[in-house]
Amino acid sequence: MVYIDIKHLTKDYKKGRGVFDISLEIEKGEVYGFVGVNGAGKTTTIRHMMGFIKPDEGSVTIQGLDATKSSAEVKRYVSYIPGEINFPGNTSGEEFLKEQIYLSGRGSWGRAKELSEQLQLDVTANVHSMSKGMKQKTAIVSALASDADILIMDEPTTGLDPLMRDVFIDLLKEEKEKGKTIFMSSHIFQEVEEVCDRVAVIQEGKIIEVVNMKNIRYNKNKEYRMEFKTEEDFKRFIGLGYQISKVKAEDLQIFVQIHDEHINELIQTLKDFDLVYFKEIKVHFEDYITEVFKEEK
Ligand SMILES: Nc1ncnc2c1ncn2[C@@H]1O[C@H](COP(=O)(O)OP(=O)(O)OP(=O)(O)O)[C@@H](O)[C@H]1O
Repeated sequence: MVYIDIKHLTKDYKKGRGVFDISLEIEKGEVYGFVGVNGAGKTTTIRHMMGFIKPDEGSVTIQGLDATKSSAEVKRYVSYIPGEINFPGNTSGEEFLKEQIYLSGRGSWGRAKELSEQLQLDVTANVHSMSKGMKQKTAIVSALASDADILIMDEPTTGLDPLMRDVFIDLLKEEKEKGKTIFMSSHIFQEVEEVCDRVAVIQEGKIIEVVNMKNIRYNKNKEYRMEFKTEEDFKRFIGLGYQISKVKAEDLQIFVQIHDEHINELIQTLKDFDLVYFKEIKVHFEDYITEVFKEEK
């Protein structure tokens, strides 16, 4: 079931800036990543999802409601973490969080307190004197404590140290378990790789690829690297006709691409060779996406 439906979304800020003909379908219960470099169009897309700006063309529908026309109603289902956090008022973190819970009519202070402890957030601090990381944590606590069905987050880990980023990723996994639908932009490939089901890649306002992370995690086409003890073995292996992706002759190393189905056959073959080592090269989302960006250029 499609929960967030973006159709041909276009906002033209001229001179090639903006977003152009973006279509994405986010399913209920999905964790959907949105990656791209600075200025690629992530925030512009998210602002349309929240109904803050009107598209030139196309539409965003959330749970069947038009994000622009029914913006107030949509916000009943959605919790949002903006890219730039500015808190209104001059209150403590606790007062701010309690007010948000009261205004939205969702969530509980108990949950907010629990989340603050997990994220090591001092809620007694005044929101204006908070560091960037503390502000980010406050926004995260506010969004997660609200218990909304849909979470839309613009670079939610900005300002968090690596330890807190891990805590946040674990919290997201818990939200996914509860069946929440999550859309998050990021430029940190490792975090989207860890938590997302699918990831859309945006470049210069256009979607260049939607990656199903299963295809990365469970890819059956593997690459192995091996180093031979002797030049004779190194040369003999090259003559066998395996699909060789790279050779480092000075180190007697060969990189072979092979499908899982044929790996046993390769291992049998290698018994007849003197090897220093033989190991799989793990493909990460970052490597994959770097290739995609290269192809686009
Ligand atoms: N109100 C606006 N008027 C004119 N140009 C704009 C406006 N808002 C955004 N842009 C331009 O549109 C492009 C996309 O911006 P956007 O903020 O969506 O990118 P982003 O992917 O979120 O980048 P970042 O990672 O830096 O936040 C940029 O070139 C930006 O300068």
